[in-house]
Amino acid sequence: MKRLAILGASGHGKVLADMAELVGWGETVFFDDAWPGLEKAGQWRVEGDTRALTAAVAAYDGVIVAIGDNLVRLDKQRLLAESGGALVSLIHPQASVSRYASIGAGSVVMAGAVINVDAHVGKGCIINTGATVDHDCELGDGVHLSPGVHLAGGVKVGRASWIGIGASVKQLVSIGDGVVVGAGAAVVQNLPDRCTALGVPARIVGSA
Ligand SMILES: CC(=O)SCCNC(=O)CCNC(=O)[C@H](O)C(C)(C)COP(=O)(O)OP(=O)(O)OC[C@H]1O[C@@H](n2cnc3c(N)ncnc32)[C@H](O)[C@@H]1OP(=O)(O)O
Repeated sequence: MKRLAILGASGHGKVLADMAELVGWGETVFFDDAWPGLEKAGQWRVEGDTRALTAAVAAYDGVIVAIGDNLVRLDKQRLLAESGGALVSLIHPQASVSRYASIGAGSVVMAGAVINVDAHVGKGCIINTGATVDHDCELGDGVHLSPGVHLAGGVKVGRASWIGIGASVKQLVSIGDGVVVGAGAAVVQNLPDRCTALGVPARIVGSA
């Protein structure tokens, strides 16, 4: 039986565990730094913290990180890889992914998402429920596209950027690293690194 370990017993983690069952993982267990206080996530057991997982990583056929914070997710993913963990990606059977697209290790593609031809998704990304990534898009590592985000063709999204629920991005627009795009925004111009942009059309309201 194939065993999957998920680091991060969050709501997002439960979505991944549910999806893992659908795609044939026989057993899924969680690890979370809130253990031993936290013993369960929905239907699934929490068996230890990050340290316990790095020590036991060889016992799992696959590992994946389910932490919403993009930089923390990338950091934990690096730690698991350095510990010898077999990072996997998860793609929901009702997602549509072009055979000419690529999805990096540790990335997840939720139900109803579409990834079109020649799109490239980095490592540790979240392509959330019903999000679409059109042809020739390039997503850096650790990007999160929230539910219902739409990227038109040739959009670039930099490392660890977060695009909020329902936002859309015009074709060929380039979004920098560490950017936050608010829920419902329409991005029609390039955005520099580490800014926050809100509204329709999206305007920069701050920088980190
Ligand atoms: C499966 C899942 O659940 S995945 C997660 C999906 N969730 C999302 O996508 C959420 C995206 N997050 C947002 O849009 C957030 O509002 C953020 C990150 C842009 C800002 O969050 P915060 O920094 O906490 O801002 P806060 O809520 O304090 O609002 C600050 C101001 O910005 C305004 N504001 C916040 N978000 C938006 C937005 N998306 N568009 C326009 N204005 C906004 C608020 O109304 C407020 O205005 P005010 O100062 O005039 O009252």
